[in-house]
Amino acid sequence: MENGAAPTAPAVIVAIDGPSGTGKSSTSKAVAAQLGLSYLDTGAQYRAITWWMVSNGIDTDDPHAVAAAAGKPEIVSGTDPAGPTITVDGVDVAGPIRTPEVTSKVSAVSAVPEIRARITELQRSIAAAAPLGIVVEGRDIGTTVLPDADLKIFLTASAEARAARRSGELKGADVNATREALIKRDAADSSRKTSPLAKAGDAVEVDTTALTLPQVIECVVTLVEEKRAGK
Ligand SMILES: Nc1ncnc2c1ncn2[C@@H]1O[C@H](COP(=O)(O)OP(=O)(O)OP(=O)(O)O)[C@@H](O)[C@H]1O
Ligand SMILES: Nc1ccn([C@H]2C[C@H](O)[C@@H](COP(=O)(O)O)O2)c(=O)n1
Repeated sequence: MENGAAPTAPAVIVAIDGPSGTGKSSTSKAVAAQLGLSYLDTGAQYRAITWWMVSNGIDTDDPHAVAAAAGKPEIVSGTDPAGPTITVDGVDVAGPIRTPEVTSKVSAVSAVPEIRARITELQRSIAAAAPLGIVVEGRDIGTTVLPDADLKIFLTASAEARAARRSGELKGADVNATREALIKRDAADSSRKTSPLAKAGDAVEVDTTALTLPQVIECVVTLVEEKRAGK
């Protein structure tokens, strides 16, 4: 470099998709923190808009009512992987969006095309504004939101492993009931008409069933570094 400054790597866009409980959030946050990138949890955005619908008495089983209200709430995502945030109309909803009620309704709300159009636009603008690049995790990032991402990862794991992980999180939860709920949500997310949960043709699939979280993080960091090195 003429001015003696260290060369800076170009911004890198990483898309991480996969079914529930495969480790997308944990992996994406850690990879982003390790590589100095921003981080976006797109599931939190769909949960936030679902929370707003429920809080405002909108029937989440009525796609017309959901579509009519799609433009009303203002959703803001903070993208620091060390402390991601999510607000709706200025209210911190990080806790309320994880309730069983929101979890049971988010697939129906996120299947409404007007909701997807609004949230997809928001996600693209956040990714474009990330100075050093971003890790974006969700269900349709590699296929629809950021089809030109530099690296696409599709995480998988057996339903048994995912249920065991989730039951460990929700202390005392019944593993079989957790497994059935995960399978039901994945089926709804995979079968909707507009940008369903799917692996992009050019995504690298990583089966995390038998891997520890640190092993998955190391695998993805290596893939990003190889991409940056042009391998
Ligand atoms: N490879 C792994 N081995 C063991 N536990 C893991 C692994 N990856 C993630 N976990 C744990 O599994 C749980 C679910 O992980 P995480 O929330 O990252 O999944 P997710 O794919 O983002 O789920 P969702 O789509 O439902 O938000 C967390 O408690 C996390 O610590
Ligand atoms: N890109 C995305 C991200 C999430 N969703 C929907 C479908 C999920 O069931 C729900 C919650 O996501 P989670 O917090 O479990 O990651 O949000 C989607 O449709 N597209």
